[in-house]
Amino acid sequence: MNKVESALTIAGTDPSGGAGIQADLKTFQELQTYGMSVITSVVAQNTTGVQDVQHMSGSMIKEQLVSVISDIPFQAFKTGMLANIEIMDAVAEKICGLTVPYVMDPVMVAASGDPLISDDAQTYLCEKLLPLTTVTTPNIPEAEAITGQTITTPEDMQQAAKQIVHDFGASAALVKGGHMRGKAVDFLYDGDRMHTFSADRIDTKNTHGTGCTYSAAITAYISHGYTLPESVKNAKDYVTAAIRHSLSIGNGSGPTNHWAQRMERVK
Ligand SMILES: Nc1ncnc2c1ncn2[C@@H]1O[C@H](COP(=O)(O)OP(=O)(O)O)[C@@H](O)[C@H]1O
Ligand SMILES: Cc1ncc(COP(=O)(O)OP(=O)(O)O)c(N)n1
Repeated sequence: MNKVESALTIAGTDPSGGAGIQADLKTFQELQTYGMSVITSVVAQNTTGVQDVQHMSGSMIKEQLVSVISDIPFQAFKTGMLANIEIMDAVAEKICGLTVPYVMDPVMVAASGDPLISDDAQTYLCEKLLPLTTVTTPNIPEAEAITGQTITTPEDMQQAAKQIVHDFGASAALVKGGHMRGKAVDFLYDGDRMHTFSADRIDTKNTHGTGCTYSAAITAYISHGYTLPESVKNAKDYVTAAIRHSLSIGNGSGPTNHWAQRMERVK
């Protein structure tokens, strides 16, 4: 019998294929994980920004979740764009009984600057969903919004990761340094140790979907049985290669490249 690792993403869409559900499913597929998806919002967006959004109703999100959960087991799941309180409530109701690891990308603002979550929902996300997470993966602006602290140094990033665990109840927090200068350094605090993941910064504007790709890769590696630090290390290698070979397509910030590691192996 074939052994299949499966993962679920609960997120918004990107018809241009760089971020959201589309990035998650490409990542799952590339990492040999059977990918499933529940759509929270349909977003008209591309490499230049967000043009329009239509949110799913809470009941439709619950129905999608029941369809998946009642039928196919999965070893890990992630959430991405959860735009409002109705959506968060629906997700919380259906995931709170799950015993598999939960990776939360606390998506708040697209790289283009377009907001992807309402202001009141930010507080709700912190209070209701963060305590359920195995790991959350904020970038610097998201970590600042969660903690209320300004982050300008690596020490601030580490302090924010600790605060998200100790004050907000996440089991672990990975604060990502994509928005800093110098090396691309991320800090994972798991309630016990601080782990550091570092890569050379790649000089490119094509970073659309990096956060989605990274959290989906972490989810995929966890579904294959890797520990959290191992999963983050492998996912960091995946996203770094995906940025190194990112695609100059579209009129704005191009997407990551999911064939990157294959291309590097072939060389
Ligand atoms: N130019 C870059 N070169 C190398 N790594 C990068 C670059 N930009 C972002 N990263 C890495 O990509 C991952 C996503 O980080 P970040 O850009 O902070 O998240 P988000 O896409 O959610 O804003 C992190 O591992 C970060 O260090
Ligand atoms: C539907 C949807 N979800 C999330 C994002 C944000 O994506 P992210 O990976 O953080 O990358 P950026 O493109 O914002 O850099 C999104 N744009 N759409």
